[in-house]
Amino acid sequence: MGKRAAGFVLFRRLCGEIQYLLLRASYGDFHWSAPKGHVDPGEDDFTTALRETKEEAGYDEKDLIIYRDKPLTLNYEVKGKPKVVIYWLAELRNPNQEAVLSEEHTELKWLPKEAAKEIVGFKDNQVMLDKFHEIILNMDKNRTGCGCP
Ligand SMILES: Nc1ncnc2c1ncn2[C@@H]1O[C@H](COP(=O)(O)OP(=O)(O)OP(=O)(O)OP(=O)(O)OP(=O)(O)OC[C@H]2O[C@@H](n3cnc4c(N)ncnc43)[C@H](O)[C@@H]2O)[C@@H](O)[C@H]1O
Repeated sequence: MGKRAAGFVLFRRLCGEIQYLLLRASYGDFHWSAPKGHVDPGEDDFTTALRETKEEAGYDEKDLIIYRDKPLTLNYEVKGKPKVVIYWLAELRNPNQEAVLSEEHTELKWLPKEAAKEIVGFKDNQVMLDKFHEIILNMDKNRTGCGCP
């Protein structure tokens, strides 16, 4: 059976810029990804996303504005086995709140969309960032009324 993981594409707004949190793995190919991790037996995906985000970045549910109705899923292979990763979009309430890393990562970056896409590398992850970014811009438009006839 394949692996299942869940996490958050976490963003903050700093000086008018939307920035995404990426963490650098301390193992393997030292890849960059949003906070996420393996779904434990009996655990639901959303609980996993919260737990892993606390473990890997130090943020609690109360630190986040979570957009629970629009998760996106990535499907890829790791060592020949299928892996599914479910991501929810979430905004950090206090953009100055520092992340706290675990041993699983050595570095973190808050990056604007294009730089974030570059560092994650994988096409499906880049498409996901574009989709989440579009969702944020649409929510902003609806909130301010910009774009209304
Ligand atoms: N490889 C490893 N070696 C040693 N210890 C490890 C380890 N992986 C996890 N651990 C340790 O295991 C423990 C449990 O961790 P835990 O976080 O609970 O479980 P996990 O399933 O290992 O967590 P992740 O899903 O975050 O793991 P990952 O970074 O390997 O997954 P990803 O899919 O990004 O990445 C997996 C691979 O897929 C690649 N990849 C990522 N995204 C894509 C994509 N979109 N398309 C294709 N390939 C991709 C990555 O480059 C990478 O090569 C921790 O202590 C952790 O340190």
